[in-house]
Amino acid sequence: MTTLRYTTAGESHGPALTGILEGLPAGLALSKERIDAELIRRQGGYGRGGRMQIETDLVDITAGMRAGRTLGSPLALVLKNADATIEELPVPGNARPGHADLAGSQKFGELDTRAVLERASARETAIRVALAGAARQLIEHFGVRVFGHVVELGGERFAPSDVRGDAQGDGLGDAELPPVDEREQRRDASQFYSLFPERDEAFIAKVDAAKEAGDTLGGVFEVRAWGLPPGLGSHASGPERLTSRLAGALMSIPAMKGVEFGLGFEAARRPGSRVHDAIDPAEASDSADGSDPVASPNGRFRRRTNNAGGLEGGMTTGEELVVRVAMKPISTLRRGLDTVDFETNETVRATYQRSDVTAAPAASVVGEALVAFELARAWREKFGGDAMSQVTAAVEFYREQLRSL
Ligand SMILES: Cc1cc2nc3c(=O)[nH]c(=O)nc-3n(C[C@H](O)[C@H](O)[C@H](O)COP(=O)(O)O)c2cc1C
Ligand SMILES: C=C(O[C@@H]1CC(C(=O)O)=C[C@@H](OP(=O)(O)O)[C@H]1O)C(=O)O
Repeated sequence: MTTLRYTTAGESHGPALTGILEGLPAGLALSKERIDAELIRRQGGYGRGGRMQIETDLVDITAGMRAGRTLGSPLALVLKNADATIEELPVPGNARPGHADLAGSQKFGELDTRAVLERASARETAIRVALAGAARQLIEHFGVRVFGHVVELGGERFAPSDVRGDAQGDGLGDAELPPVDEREQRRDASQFYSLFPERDEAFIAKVDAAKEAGDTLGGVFEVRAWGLPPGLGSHASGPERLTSRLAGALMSIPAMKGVEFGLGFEAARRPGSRVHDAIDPAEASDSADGSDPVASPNGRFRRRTNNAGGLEGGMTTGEELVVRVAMKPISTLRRGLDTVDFETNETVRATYQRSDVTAAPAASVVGEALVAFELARAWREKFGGDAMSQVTAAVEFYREQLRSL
């Protein structure tokens, strides 16, 4: 199969989460440690609740590999739940505003919120991070890097000003972004997975205050990707546009309420002359060895700005991919929101057992994973091949063709 596809099963408090990934070529060296590293990151971030103290997410790969390499057969991944208490858990007698409880119960014709919340829970994103952790190793093999970081929490930015790609002096410049090589180090030093660990203290106080008040916070994260060739995705049909696939994947994460690419909503407010990215001849410095402009990954073209966030016509432009996602505040509040008691029909406070206060850092890991998955899928569709040797040949041919255009 020359596309990638996955399916997941598993309840939040069931025995395990299971994922099946189809479509990886044979012969790809897969690192379990690479997958586990993302799972561990997803469990972290300041503001998580008690559940993450209980779980230790490490993946078991139970099919699709031999001697550390893929076989070209379906890959099966399993994540055991430590909190596997589904049979003992009570059915809450009311629905939490903001969660799936009420709409799901009405949909199934039974006020059994437990049945709904078990699968609506973002616990399911753990197995998707694992599946994407395998899929992304395909594009990482070819030098693509995908990187998520939190840019806003509870209405406040981590950077003193915004940091989107725009070199036109409108206050949305990349000036405050650290160089690519430093970003991982800085993000991993931050308890919020932001690029500004020196601001952690202020944000810890903010989350603590929300927790004290029995409230919750949302946030905004950004995912960037480097090393992409132009032409991944397609202009030819709506569902194949990489833009629509990325937006769909990101909006599939529970609690996500908005996605924007590049300048995003800001693009709608400007005239075209201050939005579209002028095309220039490549410069020698664009190439790997600094000598031959045509040897740049983008052939003999470059963009003066990257307001588009690396996507035009549903395809990659070869510039950095930049996408931002808004997450609403966690739905389960300790102080409880008004809801209706199923028995008495009276207004009561929604049930609270335990909950995250904010999970924007964890969501940035999930978002990064799903962007990586969609890029790997687009890669698979463009370059085909049953085995890595064939994928590599197709990638090399394409890179050569870009240089000769
Ligand atoms: C990583 C992550 C952790 C979450 N943790 C909680 C939580 O602890 N409590 C809660 O009520 N909602 C939590 N949510 C949000 C709910 O899953 C989400 O609001 C719910 O499924 C309803 O979906 P909707 O917001 O997209 O309508 C979390 C979401 C994510 C992405
Ligand atoms: C378990 C995870 O997140 C959960 C997502 C979630 C929700 O309602 O979405 C509710 C909480 O679970 P519980 O009700 O068991 O405390 C979070 O901990 C996870 O991210 O692995």
